[in-house]
Amino acid sequence: MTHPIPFARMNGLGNEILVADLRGTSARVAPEAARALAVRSETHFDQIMAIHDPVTPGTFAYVRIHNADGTEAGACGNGTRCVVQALAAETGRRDFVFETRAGLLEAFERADGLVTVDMGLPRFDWQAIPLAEPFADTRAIELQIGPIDAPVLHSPSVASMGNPHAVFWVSGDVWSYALDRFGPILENHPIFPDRANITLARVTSAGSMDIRTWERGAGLTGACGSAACAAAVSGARTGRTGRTVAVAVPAGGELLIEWRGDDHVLMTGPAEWEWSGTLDPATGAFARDEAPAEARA
Ligand SMILES: N[C@@H](CCC[C@H](N)C(=O)O)C(=O)O
Repeated sequence: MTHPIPFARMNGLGNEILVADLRGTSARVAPEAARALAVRSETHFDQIMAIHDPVTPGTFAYVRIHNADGTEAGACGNGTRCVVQALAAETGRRDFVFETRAGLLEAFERADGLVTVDMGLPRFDWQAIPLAEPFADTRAIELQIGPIDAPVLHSPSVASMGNPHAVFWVSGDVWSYALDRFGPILENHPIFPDRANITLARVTSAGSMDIRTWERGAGLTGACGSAACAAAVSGARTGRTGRTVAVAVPAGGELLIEWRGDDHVLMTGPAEWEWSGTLDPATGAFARDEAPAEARA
């Protein structure tokens, strides 16, 4: 291993996250390193949250978000909670401002250990998502999959949470759809020039919904925080829910999403450390630390 950097394997409600600490170096996680880590069962991940030295004064760190396929994303809600938990344990601080490709993010660890991330403002204009052609109303766009006269999924709400999302409303169980089959087709549909995260959402009350997400660049995941935000704001925008929604995710558990009056979307949920090690950001070669989990308790 040439330039080992510390990392932690964590999860945000089942969203598999590697938090890699590149502060003090000019190195970046190479796409081939990300892909190499993603294919190994021990280090399989949905996103790597790479913590870099801050760029903008007043921010704690610049965070790069790498998908399992080696591409970069502008937002990752579950991963941001993991970063907050790791940095709170290291520094004793509770409040952080991060910079990402999508802008500045504020986040804090609560006294009960849950982490709240201010995911910023949702965008609904077609250019911001982005869509390949104009849609005046993005609460339901013309897009469907399945037979033309009996589509399996149709008319998604679309939104950007710093990354592109399409939310298909379903009345049945979210598990009864072949998202593994439809997900990649919809992710790569020409209407989404930057591809998109694809979510099935079933509203269960004015304040709750179940979701299942096919993540751009990662596939089926146990949870997707930005998708939970996109689904909650789309639920409120289409009159299906109120502005505070408990979103149940596939791995189990819920994210609490609050779309505040000032338009900011707040996401609250847990983060969990699993184990730590070192990795080479150029190749993805890694080694696990010897320390037993109890040593960190
Ligand atoms: N898991 C994330 C979203 C990750 C980014 C996504 N795959 C993309 O490319 O936009 C979350 O918790 O928000």
